[in-house]
Amino acid sequence: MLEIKNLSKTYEQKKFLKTTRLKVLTNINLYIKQGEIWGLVGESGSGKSTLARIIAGLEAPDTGSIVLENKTISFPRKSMPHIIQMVFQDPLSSLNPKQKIKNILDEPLKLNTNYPHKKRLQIIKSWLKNVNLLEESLEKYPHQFSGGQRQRIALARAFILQPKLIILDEPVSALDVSVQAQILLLLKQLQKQYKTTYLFISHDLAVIRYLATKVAVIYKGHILEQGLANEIFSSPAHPYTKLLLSCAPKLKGKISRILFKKHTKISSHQNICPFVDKCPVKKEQCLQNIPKSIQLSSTHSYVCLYK
Ligand SMILES: Nc1ncnc2c1ncn2[C@@H]1O[C@H](COP(=O)(O)OP(=O)(O)OP(=O)(O)O)[C@@H](O)[C@H]1O
Repeated sequence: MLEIKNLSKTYEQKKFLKTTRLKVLTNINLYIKQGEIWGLVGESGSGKSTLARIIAGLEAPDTGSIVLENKTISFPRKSMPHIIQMVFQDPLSSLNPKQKIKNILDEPLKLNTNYPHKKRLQIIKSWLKNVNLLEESLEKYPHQFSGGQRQRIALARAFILQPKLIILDEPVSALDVSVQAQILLLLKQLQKQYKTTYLFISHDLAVIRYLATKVAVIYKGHILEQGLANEIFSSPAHPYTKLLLSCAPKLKGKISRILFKKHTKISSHQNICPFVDKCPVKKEQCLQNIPKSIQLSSTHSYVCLYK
């Protein structure tokens, strides 16, 4: 669905009276198929966000081409909201603080569909539900939510037109570990349901490892290595990837998901932790972290605190 060929980008940087040129991306080649989850990993300043902005059409490359849905993109280009959406690290700055959530979510529908108000409201309500927010959120403003809830709103807005590709630029970096886990789970569930292609950008290998099926490692604007996530994580070929992996902290928590029926006691739960085969912690031990009695009406996510 997306092919990036020999893409390069240079910025001019002014320091005092001197202008220098900084090559941020060099000969980037990537081929992303529909439904894949790509993780783009690299340290700060390696060019990840620049690449994301170019793919999203917010900036033009110097050279190279992008083929999207079999069409070569020319720059500057109009936004393609039905095809590409982007989610940023800080939802507070990407959500209009003066608009209620109902207007924030209505905007893409109003601008890009001919749906009448009633149908748009129906879609908005269903997306609030999909991201596990209450209907009363409609009348609230972004500042009335927590960071995690705001990122859920940003996700609902990104998904509302059901785009083919969502670029997620460090979407969980600003969140607490437990909230990170909930958002990652949600991303996984939504991807499974809607078969959306993800380009997930992060400097955090643990996060990439959890979500991505394919990985590209970027360093100083060069893609050093790319391929299946499992293969890259188990036998990295490039010395830089080896170094990244050896320096990476182990998963801070194992991301797990427990399903509870309303008012059930812990003993009657059904554990579907995605790490159940790999987790070094025995199931019984792992469950010690969960409150003895939970009264929930729906799915509850938690992070196992064992390291
Ligand atoms: N508009 C710009 N003008 C000049 N230089 C820029 C501009 N945008 C980014 N840069 C520089 O390009 C380099 C790559 O930046 P970029 O934001 O793409 O990296 P990144 O890997 O996303 O980093 P981070 O993880 O810290 O966000 C950095 O040295 C940055 O200072």
